[in-house]
Amino acid sequence: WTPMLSFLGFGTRQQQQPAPVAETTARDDNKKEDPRSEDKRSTSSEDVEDRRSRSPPSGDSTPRATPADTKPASGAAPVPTFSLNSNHESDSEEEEEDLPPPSFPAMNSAQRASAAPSHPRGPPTLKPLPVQATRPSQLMPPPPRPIPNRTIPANGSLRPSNGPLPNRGPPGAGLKPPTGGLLVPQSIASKTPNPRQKVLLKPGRSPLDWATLLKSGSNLSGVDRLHRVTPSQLKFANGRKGRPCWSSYQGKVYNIGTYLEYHPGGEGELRRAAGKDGEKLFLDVHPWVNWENMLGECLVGITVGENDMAANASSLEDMD
Ligand code: HEM
Repeated sequence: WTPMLSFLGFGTRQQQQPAPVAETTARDDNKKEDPRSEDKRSTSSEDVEDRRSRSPPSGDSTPRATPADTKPASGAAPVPTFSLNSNHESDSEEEEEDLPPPSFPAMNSAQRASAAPSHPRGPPTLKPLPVQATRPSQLMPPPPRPIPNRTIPANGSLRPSNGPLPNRGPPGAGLKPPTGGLLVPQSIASKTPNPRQKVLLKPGRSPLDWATLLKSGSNLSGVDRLHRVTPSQLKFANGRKGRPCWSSYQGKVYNIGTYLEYHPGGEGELRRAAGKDGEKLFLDVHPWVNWENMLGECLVGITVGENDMAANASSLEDMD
């Protein structure tokens, strides 16, 4: 017993006396006296400290061992005995009955010890989670989209106001809003006041329609064979009074009468070249246009001098 009592801290007379705090537990004594077991008791010591901090100062639920002063008959060293305080035990049982059911984490767990243990033992109060807005109605509305610093012109058009529209003239040109609110062209084939002077062609007279007509195999020249055309003959075929409408370009004569309604620049513009050489007029307006491809099927013949009819006859036969 002596080594064991010495191990427990009761080896000296001073230690046999009641400690300044009468209810010092044997476990506390071990903590003070035996540093060898410090590592083993690291967790349990924390539990004791935690329990102390959570226990009310007046009552201690831990069963206490108090030494009983019993002397052996042989005069040997007194051997103290220990007995558990029954009051504490009963108090502990009553306290246990009053306690709420065990909660998670356990009361003596490391998780609870690491948490804030300031409140006494009792049901842990669960803090309500912050309410997160999950429904669209609870979400913060998105920031408003920046409004570009643009002003809409009075005519309501979003196109650039400076300069003409490509191939269409100024906004609203040639269009008159009727009482019904719809915009209709004033005149289908009338000119629009734009620098390019394109006109609105009649339905079925678009460039695509002309291309289709070129491939149709129809006789677009108006003649059954190629002719030598003198200047007088060309001048005569000016398209007026039911006459043919011819024009020459680089020595070749073309029947432009079939192309009049298809000309994007308007019938009137094309007629300016009727009955004469239209090369200069043509090149002044649209040198990028391929006359040969546009009017290839309208070829009438070649131009010859007034006195060269007989001399150029063979060349016309070569053309055929
Ligand atoms: C006889 C042969 C001619 C053919 C095959 C022809 C063909 C064309 C074509 C394809 C266009 C559209 C050009 C484009 O969209 O870029 C055009 C436009 C035009 N043509 Fe001709 N043309 C001819 C003669 C003439 C003549 C002799 C004049 C005037 C005297 C003329 C005046 C115009 C005008 C003013 C335009 C509108 C230009 C523009 O779009 O800005 N054309 N022509």
